[in-house]
Amino acid sequence: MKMQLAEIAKAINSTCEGNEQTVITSVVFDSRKITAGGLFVPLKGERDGHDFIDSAINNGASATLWQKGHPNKPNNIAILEVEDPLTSMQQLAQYYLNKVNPTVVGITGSNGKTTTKDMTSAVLAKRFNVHKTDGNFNNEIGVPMTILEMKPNTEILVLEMGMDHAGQLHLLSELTHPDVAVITMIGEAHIEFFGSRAAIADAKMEITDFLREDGELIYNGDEPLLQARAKKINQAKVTFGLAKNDTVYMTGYRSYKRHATFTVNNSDNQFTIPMIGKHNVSNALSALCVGRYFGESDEEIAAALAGFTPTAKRMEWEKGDVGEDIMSDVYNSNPTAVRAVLTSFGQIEVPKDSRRIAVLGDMLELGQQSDNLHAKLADCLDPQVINEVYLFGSEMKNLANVLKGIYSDEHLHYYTKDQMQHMIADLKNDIKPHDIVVLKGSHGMHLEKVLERLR
Ligand SMILES: CC(=O)N[C@H]1[C@@H](OP(=O)(O)OP(=O)(O)OC[C@H]2O[C@@H](n3ccc(=O)[nH]c3=O)[C@H](O)[C@@H]2O)O[C@H](CO)[C@@H](O)[C@@H]1O[C@H](C)C(=O)N[C@@H](C)C(=O)N[C@H](CCC(=O)N[C@@H](CCCCN)C(=O)O)C(=O)O
Ligand SMILES: Nc1ncnc2c1ncn2[C@@H]1O[C@H](COP(=O)(O)OP(=O)(O)OP(=O)(O)O)[C@@H](O)[C@H]1O
Ligand SMILES: C[C@@H](N)C(=O)N[C@H](C)C(=O)O
Repeated sequence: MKMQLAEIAKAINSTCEGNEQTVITSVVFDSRKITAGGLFVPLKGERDGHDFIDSAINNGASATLWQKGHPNKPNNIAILEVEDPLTSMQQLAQYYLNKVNPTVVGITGSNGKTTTKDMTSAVLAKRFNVHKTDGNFNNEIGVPMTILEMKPNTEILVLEMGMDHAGQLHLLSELTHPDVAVITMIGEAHIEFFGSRAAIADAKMEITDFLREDGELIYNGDEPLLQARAKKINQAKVTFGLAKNDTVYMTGYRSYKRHATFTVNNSDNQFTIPMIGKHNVSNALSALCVGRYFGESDEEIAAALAGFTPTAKRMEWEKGDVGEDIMSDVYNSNPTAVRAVLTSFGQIEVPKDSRRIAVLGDMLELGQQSDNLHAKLADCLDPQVINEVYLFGSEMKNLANVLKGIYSDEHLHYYTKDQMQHMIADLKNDIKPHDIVVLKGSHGMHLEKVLERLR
């Protein structure tokens, strides 16, 4: 972005105290990352961003937003006073979005948002100037930041949109007015704050609240909760999935260790993705639908999917220190995602006498259903397929109790959250060079620390 402070002040209904011809080239909420040309946005987290204004100035910030009435207002930097810096950053993002005016693709869903966003932008980049969400900066801070980082020549903006409470996607939809909205699937992520999958589906549909009249909703047609709700909107609809009544459905699938191939109805192409699992094929199908919406050929889409780069920590292969292969899936966890990962992990061929080892950390934010949802994971753990199970965290005790009837003591290992070091030591003793290991747990369980020690 490149805007004078005068233009920014007008966009957010503020006045500029300082040189309004100052040119702003970036908007930054972390004083440690700001450079010359940066507009500092003081946000409230654990601490208050206003307290870091001196650091922002020292690092070269050219101007700052400032909450009206907040004490210690600096006098050595241009200031735009506002009621709430976060709301003003969102307003500025909306203004800049209207100015650049790209076509907007919004992607949500309980799982698969980041992967679908990466696949979709790779597909669209075949023909267009695309700007996409970095990592999973998908919330009320991340979405406006993404918009403000877009280049002026952006033709298509691919935005990941996340939520953990009702109303959040309504805000993001209003902010961005998507031309295309994608819902990857409905699972149980963050169900603690919704109560039911139906309530999650209602909240995911908020992405269509400001979907343009001539826009399109692309959604997982295998999910009855979405089918029922999609009927209520007037915009064009396309479904993807595994069932024959979907607009685009998978007709063939083969899984290898590091990639999978698939075919779809009404296409002669064979598609390849550098990831495994039918859930990732489902993500690829939604990217295919978006590519076709923009007029891309299946050949172009196939070439893009084969070469796309997934974001780190999503079924990412790492090498362990005795030579074992480790699938790192440590960014988040919830029941549908664990099932998807264990199913595809269980299909990977291992040499004779080698084992598949699963290390599972607690799935967080499942609320009252947590005990039951952890216990029910037993139905996707078969000792003939997943040979060793390491469970980590208080919630996983529920699964350990059920697995006692299925796994013998020597193959079932349980650790409380304060026993991570103990678990790492046991894993290091146990793992052999040709074993394969999967690590999956919620972000808050920090299984990345286990990965660091095994690597
Ligand atoms: C309010 C805020 O500024 N918090 C950011 C802040 O944390 P803290 O609360 O610890 O901040 P802290 O208390 O230390 O400081 C307060 C403020 O002072 C700033 N500060 C601090 C120290 C300093 O020297 N200088 C300075 O300027 C700091 O940047 C912050 O703005 O500093 C971290 C490191 O810089 C960022 O990681 C946080 O970013 C949050 C997570 C975010 O929401 N970030 C956006 C960009 C985002 O999209 N993040 C995604 C996660 C999105 C997510 O959780 N999505 C959910 C769904 C959506 C949930 C909606 N609530 C999902 O996918 O499931 C990500 O990090 O990967
Ligand atoms: N379509 C899907 N169905 C079920 N599980 C999935 C699907 N896609 C991805 N997953 C699982 O979710 C994990 C995270 O994938 P991804 O980052 O794409 O999801 P996300 O919704 O963006 O989550 P986050 O916003 O927390 O990054 C994957 O590693 C995999 O375990
Ligand atoms: C980290 C956040 N994006 C998230 O996905 N949280 C859930 C609870 C998880 O880590 O599993």
